[in-house]
Amino acid sequence: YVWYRGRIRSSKLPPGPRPLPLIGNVHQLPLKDQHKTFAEWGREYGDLIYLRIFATPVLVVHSLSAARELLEGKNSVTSDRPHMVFVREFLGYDSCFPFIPYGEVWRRQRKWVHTALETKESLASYSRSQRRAVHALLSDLLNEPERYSQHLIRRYMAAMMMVIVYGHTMTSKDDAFVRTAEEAMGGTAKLGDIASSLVDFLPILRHLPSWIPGMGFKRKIPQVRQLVQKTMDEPFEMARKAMIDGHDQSYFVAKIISSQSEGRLLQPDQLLLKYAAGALYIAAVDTTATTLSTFLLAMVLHPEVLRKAQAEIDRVVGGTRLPNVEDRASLPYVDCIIKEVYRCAFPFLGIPHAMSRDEVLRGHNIARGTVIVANLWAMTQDSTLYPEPETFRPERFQEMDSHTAEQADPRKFIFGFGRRICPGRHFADMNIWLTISSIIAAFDISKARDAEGNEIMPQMSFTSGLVSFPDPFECDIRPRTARTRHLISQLSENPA
Ligand code: HEM
Repeated sequence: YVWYRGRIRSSKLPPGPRPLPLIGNVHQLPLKDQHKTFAEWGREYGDLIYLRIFATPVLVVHSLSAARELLEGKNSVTSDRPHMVFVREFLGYDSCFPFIPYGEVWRRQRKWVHTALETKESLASYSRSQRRAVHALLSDLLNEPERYSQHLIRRYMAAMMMVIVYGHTMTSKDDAFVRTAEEAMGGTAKLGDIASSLVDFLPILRHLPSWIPGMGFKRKIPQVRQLVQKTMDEPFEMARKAMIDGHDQSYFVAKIISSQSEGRLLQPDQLLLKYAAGALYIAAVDTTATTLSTFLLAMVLHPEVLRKAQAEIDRVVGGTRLPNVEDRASLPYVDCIIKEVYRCAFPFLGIPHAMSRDEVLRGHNIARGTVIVANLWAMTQDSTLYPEPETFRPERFQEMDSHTAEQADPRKFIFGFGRRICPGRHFADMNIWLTISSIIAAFDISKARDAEGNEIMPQMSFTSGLVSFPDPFECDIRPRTARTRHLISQLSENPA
């Protein structure tokens, strides 16, 4: 009877590679670049691929249409998160709303973030801080071009988020809050390999001692956990005190506290706000930094694209100032570059969703607790929307009719789906546009040369991990003219 029931059930499941007893499909998952293996399976099995990782059912969504149907159309059942033992229990991100189940606590944090990041007025209120940060980045690129790297770009993003979330202006390049956060995020990324994420699927592993092979990562957990705790606590405490002392109140933490009755938060809400603020900082820095690094890499590899964009910007702003958001509609080619960067950068593997109850999806019985992985990478490589998807070619968006261009805009999916869609998407896009258009207007970017004067040709290749960065590359960045050099120096001396 059990065999018979099992057959009936599995006949209603989507297809997928054959699992082994007990371990399921674990043996077929590579240690790196799982999204590429998922994409191969998608070509073989179709839009929905069913896997089992130990006892946990996993549904991989291969196409954009299926992702929209399931994660947007059925968002009342597909907005949960799986229980993330590793990040929540081990590393202490336990009240960070990106990782918690769908429910009241998530709703409360998400509502605060909505008012702070998703309304027109709130977005407009950050434009000054964003402009200032971009000017500081341009000045750093002018003075230390050889250190352009992810380090410089991450510091720029970190500085901006410190102001916007905590009202804290970095006064030194070695800011203590930023250093701690960098160490916490670096430690999280290093520990978050396949061995540690298996704990999410086989929670019993959490009880194994660290001397057992594969469990060595557990020895480093206390140190990273402490750093995560400090990242959440210290800037929040500083921001709260600064608010009580009556300083500038335009930052996230102050805005939320002052919007509460009597301008005070109850103790449990204080904890939630602290984690919501920490989540914003962490979610913003690496995702934006990798997008900007990929832009630089693409410009090194495609100088003709950079020249075309510079000509477009010169026609609109005339080399006398930097572009601003009001110029965006007049700079369609720059917008195409940004879309192509989003498509190729593919900064973020996404966070899995989970089913909150049993449901029939596309005729398949999908059980409560099934983990849903939207393979965003496969969507960026869909050759029916993006012919020759491995080629960086911003013109592809100009050649589409308006309906297809709308469908193919990567901003429609790289920020996720449904109720869990990235709340920072408008903020991120505005920021990325401002930064990229300013760099194009101000700098020439080309290949670095080795000691013999030969050009060093970088590769468009990426690291593996939750947030994927371009592999380190060298490039040559210099101001386009003496006039742009002067303009940047002036802007950094007289901040906007
Ligand atoms: C290029 C930049 C960015 C990309 C590609 C990106 C992408 C994503 C994706 C794919 C998700 C998961 C959505 C889902 O579960 O369906 C997400 C979630 C999230 N993002 Fe972003 N993001 C970016 C920048 C930002 C920024 C700048 C912020 C904050 C200012 C931010 C805050 C968040 C938060 C808080 C979540 C969790 C949402 C939730 O679980 O309710 N992100 N992001």
